[in-house]
Amino acid sequence: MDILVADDDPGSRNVLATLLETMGHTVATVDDGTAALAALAKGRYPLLISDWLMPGLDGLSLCRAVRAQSGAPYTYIILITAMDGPANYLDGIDAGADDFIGKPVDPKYLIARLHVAERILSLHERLRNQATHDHLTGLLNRGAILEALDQEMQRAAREGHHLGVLMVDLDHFKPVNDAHGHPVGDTVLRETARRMQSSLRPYDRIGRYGGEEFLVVVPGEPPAVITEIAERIRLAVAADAVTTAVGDIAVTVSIGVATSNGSACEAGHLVGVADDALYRAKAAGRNRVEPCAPLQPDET
Ligand SMILES: Nc1nc2c(ncn2[C@@H]2O[C@H](COP(=O)(O)OP(=O)(O)OP(=O)(O)O)[C@@H](O)[C@H]2O)c(=O)[nH]1
Repeated sequence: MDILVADDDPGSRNVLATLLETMGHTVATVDDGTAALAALAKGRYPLLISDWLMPGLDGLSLCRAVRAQSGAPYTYIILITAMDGPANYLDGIDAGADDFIGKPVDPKYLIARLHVAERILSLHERLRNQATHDHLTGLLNRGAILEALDQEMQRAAREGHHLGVLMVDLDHFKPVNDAHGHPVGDTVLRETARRMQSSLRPYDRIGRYGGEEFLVVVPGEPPAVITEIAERIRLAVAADAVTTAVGDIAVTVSIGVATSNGSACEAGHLVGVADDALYRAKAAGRNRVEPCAPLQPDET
């Protein structure tokens, strides 16, 4: 596990870091709460072990600051304390700590507390995954892909780069359900989703927007490349028929493309433009990509 240790005392800090490393963990150390917050903002540490008393931002304030950050994956916090008494523990829990270990650290006790941390973190991860992913296709769900789009739009505005949104819809999918039933339709949806995902780059995002409609977010490419990526998705889906329990079923998708060249564009508007382009792709015969003119920065 990647663990961040915050302790102003170099002796205790190094002893704890060495102990954790001998247990097989990867450890980064900082000497106060402010540095801990900066490290958490830069890297991913599922577990923070922090001294309670530190100059500047102490353990309690650090707990509160970490818990005030919404949306981030959960950070499990263990406070190290020489303090005794239920009132102090309650302060720690109220501030957002999950557990405590006493000073000096007893290795056997530490191992036990780390087992608890791993158990809770894996539950958190499972819940987070369920809340953000579509259970049928395994892709991001509607809420999560819209959140990803929002983040990418903010980043595009900050860095002044292009952003593409693709609205992808299966063609004539209702007849598949009507002829073969929903379980076969589900197989087709799952395989289509898999093909689309595997034709994307690691930093593109794809989510299930509605029943047989998917939203793809393509950051950092000019409109011509975004249209090429849409074409790649279309070809990846149509390349081979999908094997199902009732035989092979040919699948195609229509794709509407919207692009923005950076600042001052609103996510809902971009999705609407992609949706309009999708409608044109359907009207023009399906199994095609319909690009659109890039939105200008002041077009919202
Ligand atoms: N099997 C399955 N079908 C779904 C799911 N969600 C939506 N659908 C089906 O998707 C179909 C969408 O049909 P329509 O909106 O009429 O579109 P279409 O037949 O694909 O036609 P065009 O989009 O115009 O090419 C309906 O039959 C829905 O029941 C799902 O989770 N599983």
